Amino acid sequence: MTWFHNIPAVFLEYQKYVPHLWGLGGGVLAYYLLSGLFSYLSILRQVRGLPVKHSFFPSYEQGLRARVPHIPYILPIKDYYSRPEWDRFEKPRSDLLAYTCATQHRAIYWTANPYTAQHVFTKTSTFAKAEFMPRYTSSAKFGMQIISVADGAEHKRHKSVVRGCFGEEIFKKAWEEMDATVDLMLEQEDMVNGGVMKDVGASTIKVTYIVIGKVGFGHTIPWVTPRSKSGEKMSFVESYEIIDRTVLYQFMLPGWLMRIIPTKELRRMGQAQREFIGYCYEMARNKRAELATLKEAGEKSKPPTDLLGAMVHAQVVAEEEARQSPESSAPLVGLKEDEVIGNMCEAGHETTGHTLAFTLAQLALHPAWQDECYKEIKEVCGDEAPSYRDVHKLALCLAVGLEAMRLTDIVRQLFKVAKEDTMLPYTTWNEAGEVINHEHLVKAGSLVYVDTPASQLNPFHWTDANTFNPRRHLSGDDARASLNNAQTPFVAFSMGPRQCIGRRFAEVEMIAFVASVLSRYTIHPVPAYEGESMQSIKARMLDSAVEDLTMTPGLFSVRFEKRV
Ligand code: HEM
Repeated sequence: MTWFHNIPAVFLEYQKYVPHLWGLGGGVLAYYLLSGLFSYLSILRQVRGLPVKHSFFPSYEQGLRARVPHIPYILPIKDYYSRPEWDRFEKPRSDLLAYTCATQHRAIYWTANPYTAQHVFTKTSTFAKAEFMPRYTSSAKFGMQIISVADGAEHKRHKSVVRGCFGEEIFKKAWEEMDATVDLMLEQEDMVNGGVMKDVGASTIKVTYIVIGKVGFGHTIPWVTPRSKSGEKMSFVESYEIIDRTVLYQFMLPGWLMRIIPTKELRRMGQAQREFIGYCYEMARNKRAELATLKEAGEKSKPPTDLLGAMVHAQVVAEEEARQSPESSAPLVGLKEDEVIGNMCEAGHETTGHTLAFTLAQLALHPAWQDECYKEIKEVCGDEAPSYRDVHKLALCLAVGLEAMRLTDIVRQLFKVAKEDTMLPYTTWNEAGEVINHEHLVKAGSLVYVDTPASQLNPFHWTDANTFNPRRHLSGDDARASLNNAQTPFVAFSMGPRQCIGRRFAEVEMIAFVASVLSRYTIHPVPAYEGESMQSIKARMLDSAVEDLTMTPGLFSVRFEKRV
């Protein structure tokens, strides 16, 4: 007699429990539905008084919302996303909107007021990072890293190391690499004596990718990536290039799925992920061994000029300190090996690459600002080529990049969660444009979403908000000081303790790029056909941008003309 001969008897034995199981299941379902209903009714009460949009599923993560269709009330994508971004706030005449979502047990608020944004970013006793959002959980896939950790001790631990990596040596190196990479770009795209940059977005992302390859990992990345054959090991450069190109899939798909789904592209993505992580560990261990050898020989190590080296160095120092005072009860400082790798994978270049593309577009559309920048470059550098020694003086070269970012925001959405009940300031206005200030009670646990592009186009806080005017970012001669005095809180890099830690790095890259290009060339739009209007050219250059993980330029060209 085998076990399955007993099945009918066992089945009959348990059949008497089936009605109880149905009852239990029904009870759990009823409880779930009723608690969901009560929670939803409570959220409806919380958002009373504000313009409200309703949906069934959440779909406000930008990588996702650009890819799914608009289904009213179920997935109302157009309610979450509009271009121009200020439109969604303009129509209901309020810079605070509320969203309810049947599958989220919390109220969701979207602000486009730069001062409210500043309040939310900086009042850390009341608002915390919403680290449970998919963007943060998925980007910790390669190892926990600074952008994904919760506020508090863990963030401080990551920040103490990562911040230490961004020193003068690194900024100088970033400038030099950017300068060299602009030359490489001109050569590879056959533009040394002037010419057309056919796909601006593709070229500028390659530029920042090459710079971070060198400054981040110490690797020289060629303009054209060498390809391995199927079955061969990939080079670091190839694995990094594939990770970079497919980053959204890399974050979203589990590694095992990439291995078992038999499409060539997915398998290559999976292979790239495994080999890239392997290379990172190998490089980190080599750096560590290098430091140990120097220590044994009694030699002092030079300050590292790449981010990976700087992070490993910080890790070794922290371990040394822990060894010297093992009884110390201080929380762990320094980073673990997998965290070093995670943080390296976060080293941003896509954001800066896209910013450079939008900067070139704006410069091509506004030749007068090119002249102003050229004047500044001449005044600061004379007949010498711009170099890192000029970085603090080329304020306008930076301001054109920031203004391009203000008009086409790159990161686009930042979430905070309310830790306690609090009042959120907002404004409404009437048809005549008269503004009324209000406050709305936001309950603990609510999600507050700062709509950075709309905040930067808010016409009540930015004069002539849609006009390209770099000077609004300046109030003195020193670029760094003047930026803190911008007309209105500039939120593109976030603010407060979780603001972009790579901001200065990105700014140095922007200044070096703009100065290197404009000191030698003028930039011009390229019409798609004879007689194309400036309005149509502008739409192709700027309005064709699409939301992906970050705001990504559409296909457009610019012409470089060599200055004589
Ligand atoms: C134009 C270029 C850039 C823009 C617009 C930008 C924007 C931002 C924003 C808005 C945040 C806050 C994210 C959040 O709270 O969810 C952020 C954080 C961060 N950025 Fe950037 N970023 C840029 C370039 C860079 C670069 C070049 C690096 C590194 C090399 C970098 C590294 C980081 C890191 C590590 C954080 C996390 C900081 C923390 O949580 O303490 N960023 N960035």
